Amino acid sequence: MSGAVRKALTIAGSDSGGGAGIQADLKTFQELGVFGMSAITAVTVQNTLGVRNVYPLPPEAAAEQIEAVGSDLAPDALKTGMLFSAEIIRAVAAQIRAFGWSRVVVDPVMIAKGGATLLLPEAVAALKEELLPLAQVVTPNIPEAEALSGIPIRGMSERREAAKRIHSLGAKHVVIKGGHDESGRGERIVDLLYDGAGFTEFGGQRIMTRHTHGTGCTFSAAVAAELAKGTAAAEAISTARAFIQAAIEDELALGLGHGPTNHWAYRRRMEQGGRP
Ligand SMILES: Nc1ncnc2c1ncn2[C@@H]1O[C@H](COP(=O)(O)OP(=O)(O)O)[C@@H](O)[C@H]1O
Ligand SMILES: Cc1ncc(COP(=O)(O)OP(=O)(O)O)c(N)n1
Repeated sequence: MSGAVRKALTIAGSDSGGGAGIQADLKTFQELGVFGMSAITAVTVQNTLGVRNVYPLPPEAAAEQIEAVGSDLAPDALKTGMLFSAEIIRAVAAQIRAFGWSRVVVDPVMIAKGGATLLLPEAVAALKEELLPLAQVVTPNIPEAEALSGIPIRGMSERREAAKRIHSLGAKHVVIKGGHDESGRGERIVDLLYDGAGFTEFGGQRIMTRHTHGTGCTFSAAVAAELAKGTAAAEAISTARAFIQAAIEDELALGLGHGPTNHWAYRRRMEQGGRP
């Protein structure tokens, strides 16, 4: 039995409110049938109203956790989330290189919805130089794609150009998510994939809700869970889109602010034999 168990590692920050970060990632892994492991980079003091404080851990703490997991439990895939500083990025990248891991999802978390800094601005260069070349999949939202590519994104043609530029930094698959797309604020939401050869659009209905805390974390964790099963990148992204769509649609409405998404929704729907 244990040989069949697929394992995924999240390297990210802790969200005390449970909607984003490590907590969202582990829930997503569990719901997609993958054993979850974690290396914590920072502790945030956070709830649905926002991030009150950030306590980054020493880079060695991140490196040691990754080494402990890697040398014993051999993850089939991993994702990175909030990394906070250039020093932590370098420590994480060194471990990924040392283990030779290739099923790597980089969620280039920069700023929380409420405006809190989750990546120091001076660490963007380290993210581009150290981590993107190791990424099988990178999942920026639109502001993150602007920071990584250096171009402003107003519509789909700039999004395509930004995806090409980020791909040239070494990431094999670039998904620029559409949650922040002001031009398309209508019925549809589109996540755009570029794999170096062409573009694929993953669309869905835009749900009008304020309860979208942790959507990016959950999406990238779902991609990592699917990669851990040996699924190809495009199919993993398709499943992740269905997972997050269900998680937003089946609203939990928890907390006084931007509530978390519903990590149970996708599996419940699948078990009921309905649409994902
Ligand atoms: N209102 C929404 N309705 C449906 N899907 C959404 C909505 N907001 C975000 N998503 C999806 O959630 C994921 C994260 O999107 P986005 O908001 O762009 O990233 P982030 O959470 O990193 O800022 C994407 O797959 C996106 O399509
Ligand atoms: C600890 C931690 N990590 C990441 C985030 C950002 O999560 P994201 O999925 O981008 O969702 P929002 O914060 O934008 O709602 C976070 N808040 N905390």
